[in-house]
Amino acid sequence: MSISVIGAGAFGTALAQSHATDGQDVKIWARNPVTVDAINQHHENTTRLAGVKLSESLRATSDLAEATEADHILLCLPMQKLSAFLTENKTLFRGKMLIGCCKGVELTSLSGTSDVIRNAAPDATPAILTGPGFARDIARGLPTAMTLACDHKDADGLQQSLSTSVLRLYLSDDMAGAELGGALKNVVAIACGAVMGAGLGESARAAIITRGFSEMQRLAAHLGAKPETLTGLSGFGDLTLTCTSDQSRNYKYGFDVGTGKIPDPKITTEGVATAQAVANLAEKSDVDMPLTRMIAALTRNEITLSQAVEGLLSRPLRKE
Ligand SMILES: NC(=O)C1=CN([C@@H]2O[C@H](COP(=O)(O)OP(=O)(O)OC[C@H]3O[C@@H](n4cnc5c(N)ncnc54)[C@H](OP(=O)(O)O)[C@@H]3O)[C@@H](O)[C@H]2O)C=CC1
Ligand SMILES: O=C(CO)COP(=O)(O)O
Repeated sequence: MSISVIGAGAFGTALAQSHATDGQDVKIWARNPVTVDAINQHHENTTRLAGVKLSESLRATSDLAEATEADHILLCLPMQKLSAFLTENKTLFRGKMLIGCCKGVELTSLSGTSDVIRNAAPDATPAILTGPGFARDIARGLPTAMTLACDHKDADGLQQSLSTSVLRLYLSDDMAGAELGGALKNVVAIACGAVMGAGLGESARAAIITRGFSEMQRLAAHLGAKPETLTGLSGFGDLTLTCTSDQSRNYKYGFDVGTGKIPDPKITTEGVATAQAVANLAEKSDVDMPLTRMIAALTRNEITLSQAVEGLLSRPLRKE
């Protein structure tokens, strides 16, 4: 069984490396020929995952037709770019198993990854790979547990194929819940970064994680996700990782905001567009998500961090 990874960013490179190290037949597609050369000639992705030595068996290509010959295709592009990319190339994805690895909600459609795949590549079968795993940890071969969500009849086979000796995938049939957890935790991580950057303390961060989780569960339940998906790796697991580590780009974005620095717009920070999308989705669904609303307003520069904190603290007292 062959695997291709579409998108040679940090996460795509890490997954490809993990499978190549495990002895599997894996190819990675990059749009940038410089990245292809760096991986094939120097065994390093100098732009997106510098400093990690890659397996010599990992081959990169900028030929999308060649990359899409594989049986299983891992989509590792930023969420807001996925739909246009799939639409433009949909004939190449016909009949393929497309495993979406993006963590976000699409701003234009308010859809999650699996619906974006269904709409943009209707002849493909979607699955979701999500959960707590930093690219750098996975690429270094550190033990990681994540969620593979799939309602395909050969879900067990896919789980076997995509797991390695150190990348342990737990199977779920709840794609909506799994992808929501991964998307929503990024918004909470921005809030945690901001709290820590502004020196508001670890107690405040614990409050944000807990109340943020409560919002995540509320929206997920409304959208039909299973409760256990949100308390599993793809929800609570990833929330814990991202809200407490400065390896996280979402956390770092928030930290910069908290210290008054302007975050680097070139860094993929899924929580920014997702905060806007989720605030819109929550309003449309009549689900109360005050923290997400604040982060959406903060990242649009409509309010300051002090106003966001004041807004949250002045809400009526309530039962937990
Ligand atoms: N990094 C991590 O630890 C994890 C990331 N994820 C998720 O994976 C997704 C990708 O993240 P990550 O790899 O880290 O991001 P990066 O910013 O490292 O890489 C993004 C990749 O997407 C490519 N790309 C961007 N726009 C397009 C486009 N329009 N067409 C084709 N290729 C494009 C970039 O190409 P180029 O280099 O040429 O710009 C780059 O290779 C995100 O949704 C993220 O949340 C999930 C788990 C962990
Ligand atoms: O999703 C991640 C780890 O599970 C990576 O988070 P960041 O995109 O914030 O770096």
